[in-house]
Amino acid sequence: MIHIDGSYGEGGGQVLRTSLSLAAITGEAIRINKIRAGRQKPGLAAQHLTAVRAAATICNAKVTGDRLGSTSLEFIPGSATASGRYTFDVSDALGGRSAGAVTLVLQTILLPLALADGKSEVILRGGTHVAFSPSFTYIEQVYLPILKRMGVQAEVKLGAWGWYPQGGGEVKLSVTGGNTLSGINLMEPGELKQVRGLAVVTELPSHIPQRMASRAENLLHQANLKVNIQPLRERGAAPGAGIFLTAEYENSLAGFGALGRVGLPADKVAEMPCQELIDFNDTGAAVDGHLADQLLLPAALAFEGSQYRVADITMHLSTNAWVIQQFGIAQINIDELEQTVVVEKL
Ligand SMILES: Nc1ncnc2c1ncn2[C@@H]1O[C@H](COP(=O)(O)OP(=O)(O)OP(=O)(O)O)[C@@H](O)[C@H]1O
Repeated sequence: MIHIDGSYGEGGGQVLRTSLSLAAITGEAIRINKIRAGRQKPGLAAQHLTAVRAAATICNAKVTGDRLGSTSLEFIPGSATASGRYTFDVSDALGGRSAGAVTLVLQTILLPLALADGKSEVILRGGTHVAFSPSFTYIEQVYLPILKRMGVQAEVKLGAWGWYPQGGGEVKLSVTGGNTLSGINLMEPGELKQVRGLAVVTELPSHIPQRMASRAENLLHQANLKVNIQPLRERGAAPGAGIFLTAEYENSLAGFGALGRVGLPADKVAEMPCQELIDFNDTGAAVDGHLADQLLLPAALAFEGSQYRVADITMHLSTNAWVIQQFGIAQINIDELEQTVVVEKL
């Protein structure tokens, strides 16, 4: 049994999710203590408990400690990951509506399902565009296209937008299965070809996405970037707003987004991700701060080495590297000076 200290480094939900993915993939039993000890409200929240249940379902794991607020968990896989049709709803864990991020549940089961034989269709319900997690749009526009280059054959469709606090979003994930992962080289981004974007509202007036889109287009034009942002007004379970930008480089993709909230003018919502994108572009890195930690797991599972240059070395990145190394599957070198990550399968 592999023992994981959930308080290590960042001490957040990712320590748990990466451990679950690797337990499902390797068949290793795990015990995690001090789950999310680094957070104000430690233990399993709805999103984490849903990830535990999703991972347990796909590999028939025997689990103890799987309840809200639990700070320790034992997870013993009962079989290899089984492809199939699954539905996971973050609200089930809470016994009421939850906007827990379905994208994080998706990331927990994606690689086990991609490596398993056979097709999978998964419906995920909860929050699709919520703070402190990759948005659905980031998964669709940045994460999956990069993983596709590594051999992961998966697609996502948005069935409904789910914002904080109501949730109620829906994502359909289709995974081909039987994938073999190759390495990736993202040391140089190449030319920035264009910035694509989506300025979206649900159940709010159409001038809001228009204002977000035109403010972002102006700012990015001023920075001499080629930009195309689509304003979009959609139906939804609740009002919500956000802007999501994808920087499309010759050799890479990077994503930046912001969510609207009551009292925050549409122009202001647009400004933050534009500035983040411009700052990122100035670094010359190929991998944004979030993709940096999310790429580690697929890179560690690839039969070839990977290397990439990151905009910044976050605590999430170094913590995730530590978690993966507890399973003895890969050697990960993070060079703080060069801002590079090198991953080699062991
Ligand atoms: N704006 C964003 N775009 C893309 N990815 C993001 C964004 N914000 C956060 N992430 C990613 O979401 C993950 C969050 O991990 P973290 O350990 O903080 O988990 P968490 O489950 O949200 O838990 P916690 O409540 O413990 O913080 C990381 O992989 C991080 O890179």
